[in-house]
Amino acid sequence: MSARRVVVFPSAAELGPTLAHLVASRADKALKDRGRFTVGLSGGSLVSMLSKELPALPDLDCSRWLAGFCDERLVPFDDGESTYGLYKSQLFSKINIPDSGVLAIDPSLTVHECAEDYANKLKKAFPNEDIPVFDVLLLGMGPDGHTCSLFPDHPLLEETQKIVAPINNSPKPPPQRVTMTFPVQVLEGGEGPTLPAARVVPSQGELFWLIDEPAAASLTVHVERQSTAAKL
Ligand SMILES: O=C(O)[C@H](O)[C@@H](O)[C@H](O)[C@H](O)COP(=O)(O)O
Repeated sequence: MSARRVVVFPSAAELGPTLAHLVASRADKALKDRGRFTVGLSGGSLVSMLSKELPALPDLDCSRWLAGFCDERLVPFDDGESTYGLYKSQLFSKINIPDSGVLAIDPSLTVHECAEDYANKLKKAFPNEDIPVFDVLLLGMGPDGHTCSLFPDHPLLEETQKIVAPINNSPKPPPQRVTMTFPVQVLEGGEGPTLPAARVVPSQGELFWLIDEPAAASLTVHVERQSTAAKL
């Protein structure tokens, strides 16, 4: 099982630069080791955080990056709810990632066809791997403990075969999405089943929880506190 570090920041303002440095340092290593860097992107507030912090890094070369989406809403790319659309306008336009380096869904398909099509795109991008192994997966956690589009008490939590699954009834709008499942990915919960975000346990590599003080307020597990941006 991977090592887990819980790092607490006063606010997102200090968390953002550390996240960007973390991504850039793992990208440097992947480019040296394997000639490409693969990253899974989530939506939500991560879009604005990465769009602010990554372009601010000096000498960031994304020309050999491959970005996939940990989940995506089944809406047209010009819809304000499209995670791809938001990243395209806010981040991809500011870094030198090639169009071929971004694995987007086909929003013209039905949600089931879209999930299957996206899984095939991932399999083609990660040849010889039954399950795509990204260098970095950037996952958010919603207020209900969901991550990707894996929501509490949803049957999708038990999916063990598909690497990408469709969801028609997302409690977080919009309702139709495709999502990476656990085979491709929370700290302390209350009673009852473990929340989806806490069920992300990488089989290899590192697991970082980067959180701000309000989110850490009731934690009793060991945490590291960073008052300013840090290099992890
Ligand atoms: O498409 C999405 O909605 C995201 O991929 C989702 O999984 C997000 O990471 C969480 O909802 C946290 O979102 P916030 O960071 O906005 O709380």
